[in-house]
Amino acid sequence: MSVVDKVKNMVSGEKGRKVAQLDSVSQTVSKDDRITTDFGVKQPTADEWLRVSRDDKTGPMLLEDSYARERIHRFDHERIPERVVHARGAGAFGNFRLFESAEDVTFAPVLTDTSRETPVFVRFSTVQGSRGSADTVRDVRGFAVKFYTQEGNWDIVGNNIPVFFIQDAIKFPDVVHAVKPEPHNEVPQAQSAHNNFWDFVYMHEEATHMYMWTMSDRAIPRSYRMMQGFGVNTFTLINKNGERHFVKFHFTPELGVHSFVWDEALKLAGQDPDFHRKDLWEAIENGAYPKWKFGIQTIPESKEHDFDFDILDATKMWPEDIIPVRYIGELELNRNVDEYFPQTEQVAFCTAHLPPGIGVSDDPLLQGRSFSYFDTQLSRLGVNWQELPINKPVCPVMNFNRDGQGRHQITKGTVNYWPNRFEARPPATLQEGAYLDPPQSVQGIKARTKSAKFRDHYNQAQLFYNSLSPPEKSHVAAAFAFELDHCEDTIVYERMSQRLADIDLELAQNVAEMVGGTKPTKATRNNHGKRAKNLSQTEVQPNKPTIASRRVAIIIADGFDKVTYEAITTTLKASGALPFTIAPRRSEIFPAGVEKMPRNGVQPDHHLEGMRSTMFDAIFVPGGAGSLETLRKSGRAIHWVREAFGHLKAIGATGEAVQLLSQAFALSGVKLSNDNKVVESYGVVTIADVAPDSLKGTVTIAKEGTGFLQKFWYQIAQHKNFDRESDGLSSQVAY
Ligand code: HEM
Repeated sequence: MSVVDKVKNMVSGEKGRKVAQLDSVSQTVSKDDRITTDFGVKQPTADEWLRVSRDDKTGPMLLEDSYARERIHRFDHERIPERVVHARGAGAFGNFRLFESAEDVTFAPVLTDTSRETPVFVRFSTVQGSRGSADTVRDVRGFAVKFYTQEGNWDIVGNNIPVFFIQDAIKFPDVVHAVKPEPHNEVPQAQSAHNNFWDFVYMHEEATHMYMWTMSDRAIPRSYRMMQGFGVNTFTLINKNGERHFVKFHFTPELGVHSFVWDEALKLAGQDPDFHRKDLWEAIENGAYPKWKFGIQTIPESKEHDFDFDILDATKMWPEDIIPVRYIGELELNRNVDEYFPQTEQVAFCTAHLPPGIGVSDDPLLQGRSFSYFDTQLSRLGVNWQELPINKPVCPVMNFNRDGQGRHQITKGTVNYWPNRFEARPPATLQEGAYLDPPQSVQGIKARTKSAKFRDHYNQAQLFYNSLSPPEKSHVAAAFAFELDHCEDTIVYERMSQRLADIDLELAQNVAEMVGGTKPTKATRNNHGKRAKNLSQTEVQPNKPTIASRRVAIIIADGFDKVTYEAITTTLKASGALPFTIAPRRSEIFPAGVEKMPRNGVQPDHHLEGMRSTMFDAIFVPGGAGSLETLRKSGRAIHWVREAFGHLKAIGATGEAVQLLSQAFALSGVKLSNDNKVVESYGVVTIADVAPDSLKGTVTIAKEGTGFLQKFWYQIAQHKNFDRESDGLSSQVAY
């Protein structure tokens, strides 16, 4: 799309239309405004309730003060029920662009018209916790996308994990009750690490595949921007010849999939419970707009039964080796919300919101969901929630639905029914864009049962586990060990230890040993040994390594080496990363060789106590004898370095600062530079003698890079150095 077309689209296209619609109900607070009642009457004070009083006595307040009563009354009713699940979330606006038409499988213009830019609103969420819980807990993440298409709203209400705990919507209350805080004491918050959850999933075998995913690194994402989105359920697409395909929707992040290590996630939950929310906000404010490729996996209707799993079963994914993802579009988030409550909180998604050309399938989980969302939104938002600006389509809404609490729309005329003598608002024809339910023959017996393939719960659980990299497998074992350690009931951890032998014997033995269960001696089910593509997140990585939007802490103290500091800061910014200067105090820090006079130094962004290493992706320490002297005597500074090492982050140091690293983790296995050669060892990049040209030149991020910057940037782009963990180095450091 040309720049001119882009501008036109901003103003009058679909994208501009949603912005204009929201702007028409927005206001900006200004000092020219004067405070009024809800009914527009200006008020002389917002501080004093009308009362009977004298200078020497404060008397009773008067009920007559309707303005004061209005203020308290409005405040008393500010809260609405939080979502029963996915209560904690963060949202942003953006747009969806199609680069390849999918007209062979659908006639939905949002998936066929490559000239369109469709405005979207996306809400990411955790599932278990309440609205005020922490972002970084072990949990599934919601990934809900509302496309405001010209043919009506389309919602993909997905997750960052492609499968689910249950096959049939009737079980949803049970799985949610089991995972939420226990009913007697409302403990624990936002965690599956308790008796009830593990008791339930043991008894309910269809959850097996899903809990293997939630025990993996997928459930502790580094950022909403670095996770995949999956529609999970099976939908259908219909083309203009009336042919149907089954479809799964995918969003794949441009930055690749990255996660925390568990200790980091645990600490962040206390140190910065809003970490993900802030990360999304900060990236968008800095112009580092998060992007995802949008893809579809399709299966023609005639091939529905060609697979060894049921393609309508939400506890199964469609292996990409046999059903490749076809990437046809791109989702970008580029605008933060103006106000959280009317936008992120009041947005209401529903799996039944589908434009013509896209349909549901007989997936028994999907069919239940399509009832549940409408229903729950009635108690959360009231009957006219579809009129709230964030939920309103950009195309006209014309029907005979009327009245109800909070109705905004005023429809003129005498007619509120169809058919009517004026032939007003008749149903649309297909040519006019009516929704198409293609005729399908349905047969069977009426019974509470599903097809036989729904009864297999282990093949894909093994497939997932087999496909993980060795570090990912060890994280799964550690996650089970943590979770089951929190279950006090012997029967719960004992049974779960045995159940894992149905998936992998070694995993079961390791977990049993850690949690005090009986160590199984033989596998209770044969492992088929198969693996599949892109289940390990190490395979879902960008084509070219990047450090864009990575937070890098640069630690300095008085007497630091300014030349190196400036070279690193400037080059990080040029590469799209976000450098933050951290020092023992937030007032000015002076480099070596300058007088300690105001404005001779640099103003740090934070001090060492205010932020922790957990909030950054990498750390760098420039040299300077004075700086080293201070930092090496600071337990907190040493802890920063140790913790970054323990959390497998890239660490860079130059000049005297190399000595700080050897003091912090004193490990013979990690090689450090002691001359003018750049040394990279386990993601630690050092150079002891910095020459004027050591930190110059353009940085191409590649494994074979030789200079300090090239090597350090490459390590940051890797996100974590897992060799440090597998070779037993990180576990030797106290952090
Ligand atoms: C494939 C499995 C499922 C996925 C991927 C999924 C995804 C989501 C997401 C992303 C949200 C948050 C929407 C938002 O940001 O506002 C959500 C909320 C919710 N989900 Fe699901 N869900 C699944 C299964 C179910 C089932 C089976 C039910 C019930 C039968 C259900 C009921 C709900 C309810 C009641 C909410 C709260 C909605 C609101 O208050 O607006 N979900 N789900």
